[in-house]
Amino acid sequence: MRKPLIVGNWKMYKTITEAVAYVDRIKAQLPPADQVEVELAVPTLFLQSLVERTRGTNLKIAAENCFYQDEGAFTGETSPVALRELGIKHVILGHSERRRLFYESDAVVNQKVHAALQAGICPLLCVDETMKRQVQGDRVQWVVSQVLTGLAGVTAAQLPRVTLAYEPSWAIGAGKAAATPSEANEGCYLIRQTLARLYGESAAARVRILYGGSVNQTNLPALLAQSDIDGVLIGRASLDPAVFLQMVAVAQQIMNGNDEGSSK
Ligand SMILES: O=C[C@H](O)COP(=O)(O)O
Repeated sequence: MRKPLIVGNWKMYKTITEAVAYVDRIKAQLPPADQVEVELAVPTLFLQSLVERTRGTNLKIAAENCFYQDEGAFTGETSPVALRELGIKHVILGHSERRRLFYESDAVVNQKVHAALQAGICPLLCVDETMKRQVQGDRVQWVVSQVLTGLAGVTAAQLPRVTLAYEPSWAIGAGKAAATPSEANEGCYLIRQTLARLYGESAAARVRILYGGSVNQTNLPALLAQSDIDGVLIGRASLDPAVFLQMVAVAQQIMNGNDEGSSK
C-alpha cells in the first residue's frame, strides 16, 4: 500500500525566524508517520536548524535542490553529500521553476538524480508539463520523455527510493487554476504507465506519485481520492502553518477511509 505523502515546498519564502516559528508550531501536531508522511522542502539556509528542531517528530525536512557533483569549484551550489551529513533524506529535483528559470535540462536533472541516490538521498523527481492541456499528443510526449530521461540509468533496485511528482506548470502559482482531479490523475497515471514500461507493473505500483499545482484545502480531498495520486506537493498553501496542518489532517482522514477498502 502506498502511504500518503504531503510535501510543502516553501520555495524562496520565509526568513529563519519565520521558519523556526512555523516548524515549532506544527511539529507536535502531526499524525503518526504510519498514517501520513509529512515533509517541508525549505531553502538551504534553514536546513540544519530545522532538521535539529524536528528530530524525533513526523515532520521531515527536505531540500529544494542539490548539485550533481559531491564537491568542487561550483560557486553557490549545494553538495548532496553535505545534505546527507545534515540528515536530509529527500531532495526535490527538476522542479519546473528550476527547469524554466535556471535552464536545467533533462540531462542535468538526470545527473542530479544519480548524484542524490549515490549520496544516499531520495529524489523527488518533478515532471513538468508546459504544453496546453488541450494538446494531448504533446502532453503525453512531454511527460513520458521527462520520466525516461530523468530516470535514465536508475536501476530497479534504486527505484523504490524515488518519488515522482506530476507538476504541470500551467497549474502552478498565483492566478493559475489547478488541474482537475481527473486531469491530475491522468498525468500521474501516465507517469506510472511509463514506470511500468521501464521496471514492470508491480515495481511501478509501489512508487509514490504526487500531484502539484495550486493544491489547496478545497481541492485536496478530490485529488487524494484519485487512484494514482499518492500525495501532493503544495506551494503557496503550505506557507500558512494553520492551512498546512488542516491539509495534513484531511490526508489523514482519507487514509483512515482507505483502510476500510481502497486498493491504493
Ligand atoms: O512545488 C510546488 C508547486 O510548484 C506548486 O506550487 P503552488 O501550489 O503554489 O501552485
